Amino acid sequence: MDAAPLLVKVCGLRTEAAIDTAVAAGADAVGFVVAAGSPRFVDAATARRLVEHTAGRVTTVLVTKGLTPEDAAVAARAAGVDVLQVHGFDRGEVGRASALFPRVWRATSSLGADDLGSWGEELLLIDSPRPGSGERWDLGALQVRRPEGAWLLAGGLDPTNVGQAIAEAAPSGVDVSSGVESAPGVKDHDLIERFVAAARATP
Ligand SMILES: O=C(O)c1ccccc1N[C@@H]1O[C@H](COP(=O)(O)O)[C@@H](O)[C@H]1O
Repeated sequence: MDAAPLLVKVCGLRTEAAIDTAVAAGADAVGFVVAAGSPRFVDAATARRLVEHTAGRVTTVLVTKGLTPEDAAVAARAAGVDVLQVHGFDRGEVGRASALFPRVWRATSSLGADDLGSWGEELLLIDSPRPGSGERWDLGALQVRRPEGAWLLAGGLDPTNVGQAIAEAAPSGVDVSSGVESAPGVKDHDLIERFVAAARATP
């Protein structure tokens, strides 16, 4: 049986043009960050407008941090996204979010056995301890202990290192934000194209 194709997500998009570039390059998912203090922050109206611009061409993800599960679900519904991505939630909070929104992706930087199990989310995102920082981290622990289900790798990926990271960690997909930027919050379209191509080129 063929393995599932690699999922490629480009996160922190703030303009229609960046969405079009990611879609044309072949990204499967795009993310919009509503976490306060992020250089990629978009307000609720902008998130909604950007989701509408995708017009179903790609999976849309609302990236949240510091919200309650209830507020995160409300924000996801208001934006009209397909997926709610949650950072920093404990098991109970993931359960509450999943009861309120049909597709939840849980982000964690902890690689303990419990953290890598399923908490009822659709997909696990393994990220660096400071999401969106571009910080790389030691993937070695993933050689020892693997997530139970489908999972995305994030944290310091860019066009030059994504192939090696996929080869080493064998994730179900990859997620990038700062590695395709010319400055914090400013996407570089050439880097987006190069990132998706490099990820897709990895056997
Ligand atoms: O991008 C942010 O600013 C952000 C803020 C709060 C939570 C998550 C955030 N981004 C996530 O970080 C990774 C990508 O990180 P990197 O910049 O490529 O190292 C991705 O999961 C984003 O959704």
